[in-house]
Amino acid sequence: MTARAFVFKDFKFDPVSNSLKLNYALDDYEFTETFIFDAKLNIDTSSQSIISAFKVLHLIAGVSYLKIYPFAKIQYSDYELTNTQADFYHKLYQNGLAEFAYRNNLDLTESLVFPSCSANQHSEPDSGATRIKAINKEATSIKPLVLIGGGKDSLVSVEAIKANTDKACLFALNPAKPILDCIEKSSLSSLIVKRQLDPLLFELNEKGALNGHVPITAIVSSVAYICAISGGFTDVITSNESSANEATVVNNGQEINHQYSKSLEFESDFSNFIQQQTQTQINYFSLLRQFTEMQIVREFVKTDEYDSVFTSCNRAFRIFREKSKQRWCLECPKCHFVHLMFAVSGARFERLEAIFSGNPLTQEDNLESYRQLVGLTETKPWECVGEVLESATAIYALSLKPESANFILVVKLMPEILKRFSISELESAYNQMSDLRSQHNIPQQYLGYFND
Ligand SMILES: CC(=O)N[C@H]1[C@@H](OP(=O)(O)OP(=O)(O)OC[C@H]2O[C@@H](n3ccc(=O)[nH]c3=O)[C@H](O)[C@@H]2O)O[C@H](CO)[C@@H](O)[C@@H]1O[C@H](C)C(=O)N[C@@H](C)C(=O)N[C@@H](CCC(=O)O)C(=O)O
Ligand SMILES: Nc1ncnc2c1ncn2[C@@H]1O[C@H](COP(=O)(O)OP(=O)(O)OP(=O)(O)O)[C@@H](O)[C@H]1O
Repeated sequence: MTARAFVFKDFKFDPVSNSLKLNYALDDYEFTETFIFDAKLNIDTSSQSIISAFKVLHLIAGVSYLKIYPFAKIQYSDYELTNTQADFYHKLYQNGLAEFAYRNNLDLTESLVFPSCSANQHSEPDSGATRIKAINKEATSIKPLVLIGGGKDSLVSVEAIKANTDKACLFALNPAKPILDCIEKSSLSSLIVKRQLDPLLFELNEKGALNGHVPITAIVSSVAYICAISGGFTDVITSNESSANEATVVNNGQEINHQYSKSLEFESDFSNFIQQQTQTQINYFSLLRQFTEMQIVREFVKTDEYDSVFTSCNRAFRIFREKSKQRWCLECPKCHFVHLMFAVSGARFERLEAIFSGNPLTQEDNLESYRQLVGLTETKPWECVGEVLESATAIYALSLKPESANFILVVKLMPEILKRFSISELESAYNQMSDLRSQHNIPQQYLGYFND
């Protein structure tokens, strides 16, 4: 391909269908991505906050198309960007496409440059001091919009928030069946947004276009923020655990994190940026940032309400390729990791069998996948899995329990794990998994939701 320019063209909102079309071009290829907002939402396009939030989404969602030729020169038909704006998008694209670059063996260090016009610095929305109070934010009047992804994490947040306020509403983008089933079980109201990627992208993929991971949580969060402005919400709440901060691999000193847009670094950048751009004061934070995955699952198992509907298996959430038939495929690293966390959660193995319909720790074929999880290979799996030490100490804990000590993978992995970590390291890691991590952006009024 000889593409030279990637153009962020324009966006158009149609109030009749409540839909937003984002337009892009890569040389002669034209792309349109469509978002159809919940009919319940009244989106006021006379509000500058909404137009600014549309622009943020336009610039972030372009990542799916720019990745086809990431060396293209970036241009805009309708905008000029300030230095601050250009820097934000450059950093997000560099980090959010770092896995894509690494796995495709591309050097993008000189690419993904968002041109800026320093002459327009004076018109940049600035400092929090003048921000519009979009909503009344007294501690007693919180109205949270909670992202729900159909997995264990968001359900832990949902239950904690339900116990503390009756004002919460759920948000889901393109919800597959497990998400819809979880929403129904929660009995909370919800806002649904449908997303249609341009079919030309799939066509080009089939022909062998460059492909790979994109910072999807950045896209989901930008859509949620638009809904939050329109619906008068005080907070946009994600459920990203502390382990999302750990790099998947470090390459020549550069951290490459599959979960970059779930990290605290992105959360802080995005929260500041979107508030500044839209001149609103809606909080954007993860309620679970202080927790490890192990701790999240210990919270999850306190109720069995969602056992028959939730799944963390990403194969259930494909949009183009066929979705997995089972809720848990039990073949992918995410299924293996989540099952491992349940295995050390204190839940009975009968309950695990009912949730997962199988025990991947008894299948020798899965050995290589678990070796990756516990840090015996060069990279962690390119998936949303916990810290290496978290998995290693979980296997160690299973080796001490009579009901799991004989699982074939526990037996096979333990000697290798003990070559890499000492028993005291594993024991102290296990104890530390219950400690709250100190770095988070949780507002005061939400702290203490898990004190019981
Ligand atoms: C469901 C899934 O894991 N998809 C990843 C997979 O895509 P695949 O080709 O197997 O199938 P589809 O999901 O149907 O996608 C078809 C193609 O569409 C393009 N695309 C999709 C979504 C998007 O936002 N932009 C796109 O350009 C892409 O070309 C697809 O091939 O492999 C892809 C390539 O590695 C991944 O990009 C797909 O990941 C989705 C974006 C996705 O939703 N993934 C989440 C389940 C996910 O990975 N979440 C992370 C969060 C990390 C973060 O930083 O946000 C996690 O759980 O760790
Ligand atoms: N389709 C979606 N719509 C709205 N929010 C989503 C969607 N998919 C994921 N999220 C949110 O993005 C964040 C990261 O997703 P992730 O898949 O890690 O979480 P999860 O589905 O809650 O749990 P699990 O790790 O068990 O899959 C979470 O806050 C989740 O709620």
